[in-house]
Amino acid sequence: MGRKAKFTEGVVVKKGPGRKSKKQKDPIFKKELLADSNKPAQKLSRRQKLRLKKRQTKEQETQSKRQNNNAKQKVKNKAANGTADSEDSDEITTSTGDDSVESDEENEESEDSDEDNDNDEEVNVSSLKDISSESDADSDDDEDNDNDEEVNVSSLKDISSESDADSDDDEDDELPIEKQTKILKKKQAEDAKLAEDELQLNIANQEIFEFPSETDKPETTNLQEVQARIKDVVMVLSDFNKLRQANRSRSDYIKLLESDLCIYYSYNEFLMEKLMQLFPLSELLEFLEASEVQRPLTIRTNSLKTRRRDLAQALINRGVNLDPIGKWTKVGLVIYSSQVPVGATPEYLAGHYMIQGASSFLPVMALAPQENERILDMCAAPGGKASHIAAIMKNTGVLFVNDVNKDRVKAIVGNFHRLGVINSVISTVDGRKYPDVLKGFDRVLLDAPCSAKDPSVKTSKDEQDIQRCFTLQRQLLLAAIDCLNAKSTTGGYIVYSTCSILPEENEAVIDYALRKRNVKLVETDDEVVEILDAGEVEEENKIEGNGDVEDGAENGSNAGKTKRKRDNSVETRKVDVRKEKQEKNVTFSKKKKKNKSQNNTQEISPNKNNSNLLAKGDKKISNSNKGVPANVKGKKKNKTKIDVESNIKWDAIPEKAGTKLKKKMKKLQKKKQKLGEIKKGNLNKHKKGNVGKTK
Ligand SMILES: C[S@@+](CC[C@H](N)C(=O)[O-])C[C@H]1O[C@@H](n2cnc3c(N)ncnc32)[C@H](O)[C@@H]1O
Repeated sequence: MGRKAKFTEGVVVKKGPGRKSKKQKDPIFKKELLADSNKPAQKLSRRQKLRLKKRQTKEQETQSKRQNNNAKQKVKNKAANGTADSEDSDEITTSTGDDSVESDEENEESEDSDEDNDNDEEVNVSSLKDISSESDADSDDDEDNDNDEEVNVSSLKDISSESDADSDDDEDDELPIEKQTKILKKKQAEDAKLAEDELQLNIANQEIFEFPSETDKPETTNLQEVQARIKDVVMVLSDFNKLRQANRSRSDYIKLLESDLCIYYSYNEFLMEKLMQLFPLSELLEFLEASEVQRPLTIRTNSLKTRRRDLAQALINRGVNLDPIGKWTKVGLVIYSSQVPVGATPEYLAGHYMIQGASSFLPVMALAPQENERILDMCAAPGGKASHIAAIMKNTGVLFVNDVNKDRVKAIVGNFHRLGVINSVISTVDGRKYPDVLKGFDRVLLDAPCSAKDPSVKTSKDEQDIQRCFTLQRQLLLAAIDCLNAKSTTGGYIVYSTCSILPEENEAVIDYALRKRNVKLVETDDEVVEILDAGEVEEENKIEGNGDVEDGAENGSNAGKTKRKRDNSVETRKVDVRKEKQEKNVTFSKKKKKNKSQNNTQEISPNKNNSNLLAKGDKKISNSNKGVPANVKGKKKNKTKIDVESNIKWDAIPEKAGTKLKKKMKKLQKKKQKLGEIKKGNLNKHKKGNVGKTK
C-alpha cells in the first residue's frame, strides 16, 4: 500500500486511487537519494550487501553477454541490410538497468505495492518489491494484512523456486528454517501418498467379505460388529455373483442376515422372517430403522369444545412447543416439547383435546361420518376414534360404542365425559355377537384387535398368535358387515383398520369377507389416498370415505397439499410412514360409486335381506350429495357459517343498517337461536343419562 513516486519530477507524485494518495500530501524525496540510485543504501546489513554484490556481478555478466549479442546482431544486420537498428536491444538494456535500480531501493519500494500497475515494467517492479519486502523488517504499511503479506511472500517463493533460472543462487540464500520447511513439505507429500495407497488397499480388501464360520457366529455380541456384518451381507446380496464366496449359497447369506437383524433390532426369528418375505431388502432396512424411531406426540383438537387455533394459543402460553400436523387435517397438532405434562393441562382436563396418533385420524376420515347417522364403533376402547366420530357428527345422531373389555370401556366413559360426547350408547359386548343385539347401522368402524398392539410383539409372537388374531378379525368383520344397514339413505359403509402390517391380518381378512358376504371394495377418496401415498402405504389398502366433513367444515380442508407439507419435516414424515404402514385400512361397502350403472349394481346379488343394496346405495349417495363430494359440500356450508359468526354481532343490529341487511341479520339470528336450541336439547339428553349407558 502507498503512493507511487514520480522520480523524474522529484517532488510530484502521481495521484492514484489509493486512499493514502487522497489523504496525504505528495512525498518529498531527498535529492541525493534520487541522484545516485545505484549506490547501496547506507545502512545495509551484511546479508543484503552480499546479495547486492551478487546481483551486481550477475548484471555485469548479463550486460556483457547482451553487448556481445548486440555486436553480433549488428554485424548480422549490416551484413543483411546494411542498416543498423538497435532500438530493441537498447530498450532491454535500459529496462534491466531500471530493474536493478528499483530492486536496490527496498525500503521505498515496499510502500508502492498498492498502486495499480499500468505496464509490464511496473509488474516486474512490484514483484521484486514483494520479494525484497520479505527481508524488510521496517515495512511501514499499516493497512496491509500481515497474513496476506506472508501468503504473497511464500507463494512468490514457491514460484521463484520453480521457475527461476537462478534457483541455485536462491537456495544458497535460503535460511536454514526455509530449507527445513522444504524438506518437511516433501516428506508430508510422500506420507500422504503412502496413506492414500494404504487406504486403497484396505478398501480393496474390505470388499471381500468373509463368511463367518459356525464357531464365530454365536460369540458375536458386539452390536457394532453385527451392524457392520449386516452392511457387508446386504452388499454381497446386492451383487451376489460378483461378491459371493464360492462355497456359499444365497440362502446362507440370507440366514446370516436374518439372525443378525434379529440380534440388532431385537426381533424373534418368526417375525423377522415374515418381514423379510414382505419387504425387499432396502425397504426392510428402512422399515426396521423407522420402527426404532420414537413417534412424535400428537393431539387432536376436540372440535366439540374448541378450535385448533385457540387450543394452540392456550398451550403455547403454557410453554408447549407445537405445530399443526399438516394440511391434511385441521384438528391435529404435533408437540415437539412441553414444559407441562400434556396429559394434565387444564385444557386436557377440560376436554379440549385428545392425545392421539396422527395415523389414527385416517380410519375416521375414511369413514366420513355424517350428522344424524346411526354409527357403530365395534372395538372402541379407549375411545380415541369414537370421540373423533362424535365430533364430526357434532354430537348428533347416535353413536354406538362397543368393546369387549370392561376395564377398557371405563376409559371410554371417562374420555367421553371429559370431551363432552353426548350422543353415545356404550356397550361391552363381544363384537362377534353384536348383530344379535343390534344392527341397521349407517356406518361401522372396525378398528380390530391385532398382533401389533402388544408392545412385546417383536419378540413374543409366533405363528399361532397370528393365526388366532386373524381368525378373530375375520369373525369380527363378518359380524360388522351384518350390523350394517344395506338400505341406509346416507351410508352403508364399513371401514376396517388394524395397526399390523402383516397381510394375514389385512388383505387376507378382506379377501375372506369378500368371499363370505355380498360386499365389495370401494374407491378411497382422493384426499385420503394422497395422505396414504405420502406415507407410502400400499395401494391395495385404501381407505374409503366421502371426505372429512369435520376438517373441511372447520377450516376448509385442503388435503391436496399434504405431500408438500410433509416434506417440510423429515423426522415427522419418517415416523408417520412407519405408523401409516402399520395402520392398513380397507373399506367395505354394500353399495358403490356415484357413476355406477344400474346394470352393474343389479349384477350383484342381494344380501341376506334380499335387497338390491348397490342400486339403492347409489341413488342415496347422489341424492344426499347432489354430485358434490361431501368434503367440498361441507366446506361450502361451513364457510357461510364462519362468515356469519365472525362478521356479525348477533345481539346488536345497527340501526343504520338497510332493510335488506336487517332482514338478513334477523334471519341469521333466528338460525342461531335454533342452533342453540338443538344444543340445549342434546344437553338435556345427556342429563337424562344417555352417556355411559351400557347394554
Ligand atoms: C385396536 S383396539 C381399538 C382402539 C380404538 N378403536 C381407539 O381408537 O381407541 C382394539 C380393541 O378391540 C377390543 N376387542 C378385542 N376383542 C374384541 C371382541 N371380540 N369384541 C369387541 N372388542 C374386542 C380390545 O379390547 C381393544 O380395546
